Parts: sequence; structure tokens; C-alpha cells
Amino acid sequence: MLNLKNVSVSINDKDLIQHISFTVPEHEITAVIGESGSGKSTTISAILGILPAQADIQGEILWHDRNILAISSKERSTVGKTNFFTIFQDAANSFSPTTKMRKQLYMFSGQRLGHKEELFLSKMSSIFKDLDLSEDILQSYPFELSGGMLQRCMLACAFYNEPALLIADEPTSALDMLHQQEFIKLLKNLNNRLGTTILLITHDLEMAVSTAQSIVVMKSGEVVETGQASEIFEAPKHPYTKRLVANHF
Ligand SMILES: Nc1ncnc2c1ncn2[C@@H]1O[C@H](COP(=O)(O)OP(=O)(O)OP(=O)(O)O)[C@@H](O)[C@H]1O
Repeated sequence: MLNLKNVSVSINDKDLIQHISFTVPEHEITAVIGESGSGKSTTISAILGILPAQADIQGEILWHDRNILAISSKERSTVGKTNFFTIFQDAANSFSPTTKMRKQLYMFSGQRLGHKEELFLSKMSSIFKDLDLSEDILQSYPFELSGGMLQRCMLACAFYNEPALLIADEPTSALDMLHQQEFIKLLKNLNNRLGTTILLITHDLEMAVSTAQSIVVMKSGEVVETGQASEIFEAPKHPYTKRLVANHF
């Protein structure tokens, strides 16, 4: 479904990622792992079409066999809006501090799909129950909620949108261990229940192996290894992956 072929990004002649190729199979969870600066965020920005204006991008990003790098920015934005949903690292930064959660959650879900507020409230209320979130949250400002709650609110929007592809960019790095585990459980639940394809970006190999079916390992702007999570864990091939596995387990 999502297929990156030979994707390279440079800014002012500096190579950020080089000849990246990997596939994100439909209905599966794929994790991209790599140390800081390996090019994970650049890869996500390339998929979402949010690279800085001065960036030069080469290669193909195929969404259901359609190269989204070769279509107009208007078409691209429609493809993104109707198929992708992204959860970023720190949910607190995704919400405006001066607007109550009800309005913001509506904006990220019901409004995005053209739903009236009534429909939004009934659908969101059942999602809140599933995620064990109190409806009082709707009347709160973001600063009144914990990081874990805000991140779960973003996930509630993902459940609402039922995107074909959910991109989760280091979604648990601002959470403590307990909330990390809870969040990953909910992410798996979304994948199980709705068949949502998930691209999880993380620097945590342990989380990648326990969450994803496939893993893409990045280092210095390149993909050095891809494979089933069990293969990567049991028989890593690239020296960098071997080091990662040895250090984590
Ligand atoms: N706008 C930019 N201009 C120039 N260089 C950039 C820009 N954005 C990122 N880079 C460089 O590109 C490389 C890849 O960065 P990127 O943020 O994609 O890595 P990452 O794996 O996501 O790291 P992290 O886990 O720290 O977010 C790094 O060397 C970074 O300094």
C-alpha cells in the first residue's frame, strides 16, 4: 500500500536521506527505528509532504501504486486528508493551550470528515468509553490534562478518523513507562479492531520488536536493514542492527 522507492532528500546540497526504499504492508504495523539524526523524521515529512520549501526530493512514494510525489499539491493534500492521520511526539504541542478540548477534538476528527457536532459527540463519546477517558475532558483545557491523557485524546481522534494509514512519530517518548505500555496496547487495539495500517517511528528497538510485524532500520540517512521483527531480533544481519540488538536485550 505505501511503498517508498529510492527516496532521497537534500537541503542546500546536504543529504538528509539517501535512496530509501521500503514497503509498509496493509493492515500491519511497521516500525522505523534508528538513532537520533538517522533520518526518521525526514522520511515522515517526505511521506506527508511537509518538507521545508528548499528541500529537494527524488524517487517515488507510492500510495496504492500512485506516485504522490508526482501529483499536484492540492491532490496530495486530499490524499493525505482522506487516508493519513499523524500522531506526533508531544501531544501537548498539537493542541492550542487556549481552546477547550471539545472544540479541538472536533477539529481533528468530526470537522475533518464533515460531520455535524451532534454526530461527533455521540461517536466520540463511545470512543472515549473504549479508551477509558472521562467525558469531563471535553470541557477541559489541554494544560489541565496529563501528557498521557492528551496522547490518548489524539488516539481517540485516530479511532474516529479510521485512517487507512496512521503515522505515529515517537508517540510515547514524552510518557512514563506505564503510560508508554498502555499507549502501545491501544495502538495495537486500533490495528486489530479496524485493520489500520500503522507506521511507528521509534528509537526504541524493544518497543519496535514487541509492537510491529516488520522493522525498517535506518542509520545515517540510509535504510541498512528491513525484515520481520522476529528475524531482526533473532538474526540481525547488519553490524549496526547487531549492535542495537546486543545493547537492548
Ligand atoms: N531543515 C533541515 N536543514 C538541514 N538539515 C536538516 C534539516 N532537518 C533535518 N536535518 C538533518 O538531517 C538529518 C536527519 O534528521 P532527522 O530529524 O530526519 O533524523 P531523526 O532520525 O528523525 O532524528 P531524531 O530522532 O533526533 O528526531 C540530521 O543530520 C539533521 O541534522
